[in-house]
Amino acid sequence: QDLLGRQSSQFDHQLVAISTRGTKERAQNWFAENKIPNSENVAIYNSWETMLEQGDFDIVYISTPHPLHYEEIIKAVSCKRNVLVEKPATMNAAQFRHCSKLAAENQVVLMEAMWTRYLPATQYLKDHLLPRIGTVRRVFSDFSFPIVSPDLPNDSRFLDKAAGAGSLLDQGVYALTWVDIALNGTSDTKVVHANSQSVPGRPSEVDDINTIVLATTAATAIVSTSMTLPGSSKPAFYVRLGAKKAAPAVRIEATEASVAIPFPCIRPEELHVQWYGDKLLNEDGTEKDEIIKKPAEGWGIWYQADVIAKAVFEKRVDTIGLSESLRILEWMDNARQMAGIKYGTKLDEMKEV
Ligand SMILES: NC(=O)C1=CN([C@@H]2O[C@H](COP(=O)(O)OP(=O)(O)OC[C@H]3O[C@@H](n4cnc5c(N)ncnc54)[C@H](OP(=O)(O)O)[C@@H]3O)[C@@H](O)[C@H]2O)C=CC1
Ligand SMILES: O=C1OC[C@@H](O)[C@H](O)[C@H]1O
Repeated sequence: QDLLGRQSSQFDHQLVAISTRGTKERAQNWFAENKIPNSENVAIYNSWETMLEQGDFDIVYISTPHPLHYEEIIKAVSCKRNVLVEKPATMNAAQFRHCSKLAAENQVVLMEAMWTRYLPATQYLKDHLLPRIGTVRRVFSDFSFPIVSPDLPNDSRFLDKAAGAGSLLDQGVYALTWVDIALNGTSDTKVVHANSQSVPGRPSEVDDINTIVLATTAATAIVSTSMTLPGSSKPAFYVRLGAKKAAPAVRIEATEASVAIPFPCIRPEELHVQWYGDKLLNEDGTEKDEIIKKPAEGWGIWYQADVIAKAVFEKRVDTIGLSESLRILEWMDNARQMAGIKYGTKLDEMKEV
C-alpha cells in the first residue's frame, strides 16, 4: 500500500496488472510482501505484448533494467499506452527524443520516473528558495553509496554491462538532476571534463568512480558518483535512507546563501541554508544553518505518480519533463564519450537502436 498511495493524494493509484517472466506464485508472493491491496484481482501476464494489447489500465510503469526501456517504450506507446519509465529513461538522448516523438504521434503521455524532482523538499527549493539565494555560482553534487559488495555476483545488473551496469547511468542521473535543478535548467550548461575509474577486481570494465565537471557562462558544477565508496556516510544505503544524521551530498553556492542537501539526495527531506552576512549567526560569529524541513510522505514515489495521473486524467498529450530528461541524457552521453565509458557498438554510437 505504501508504494501506491498516500493520504493527501488526489489520486487513488491501483496496481491492476503486471507482466513477469516468473510464475504466478512468485508474483503473488511479491504482492503479499509489498502489501498490494486487492491483489487477488491483479491480472498476471507472462507476455508484455499481451498485457499492452489486452490489459485494462491507464498507465504502464516500465521498471526493467535500462537497456530494455527503449524498445519497451516504443511498444507501449505504439499500443496507445501512457508510460512512466524508470530512470534513466533510455540509454542515450537520441533514443528518448525518438520515444517522445512516437508518444506525441500516438497521443499519449510519457514521463521519466525521476521521482526526486517531485518531492516536497525539491519543489520547495525550486519554487521558494532558489529565487531568494541570488545567482548560483557553484554546485557540488555527489551520489555515492556502496552497492557493489565483494559478494555481489558479476551477473547482477550493477555489474553486467548488457543490463546497463555502471555508476554514471544508475547514480549519475540523480547527481546530474541536482545540477539541473540548482542551475534552474540553464540551457548553455556543458560537460567540460569527465573522468571514470572502473570497479576494481571485476572481469569487465564497469564505471565506478566518476567525476564530471559542467560549466555555464556563470557557474560551475562538480559531480561525483561511486558504487563502491561510502560517499557521505557509512551505513548501507537502505539504512541510510532513514538515517537521522547524514553529511551533505549536494551543496548549492549562490551569491546570497548556500544550500546543503543531506544524503540521501535522491529523497531529500531537509534543506540547510546558510545566509551570508550577519543575518543569522552563531554566538561565535559563524553562519548559522536555517534548517527547512519538508518531509516526504512514506517512501515518496507516488508524488511522480500523481503528476502523470493528472496529465492522463486531463487527457494531455505530453512528454512530462522532456527538456530536463534530454538535458541530463545528453550530459551523460558527453560524459561517457569524454571518460571512455563503453557499452557496445549500437549504444556507443548514441543513436536510436
Ligand atoms: N527510482 C528508484 O528509486 C529506483 C529506480 N531503479 C531503476 O529501475 C530499473 C530496474 O532496476 P532494478 O529493479 O534494480 O532491476 P532488476 O534487475 O531487479 O530488474 C527488475 C525486473 O525487470 C525484469 N527483468 C530483468 N531483466 C530482464 C530481461 N532481460 N528481460 C525482461 N525482463 C527483465 C525482472 O522481472 P521478472 O523476473 O518478474 O520478469 C526484474 O525483476 C532500472 O532502470 C533502475 O535504474 C532501480 C531502483 C530504484
Ligand atoms: O534509483 C536508484 O536508487 C536506489 C538505488 O539503490 C539504485 O541503485 C538506483 O537504481
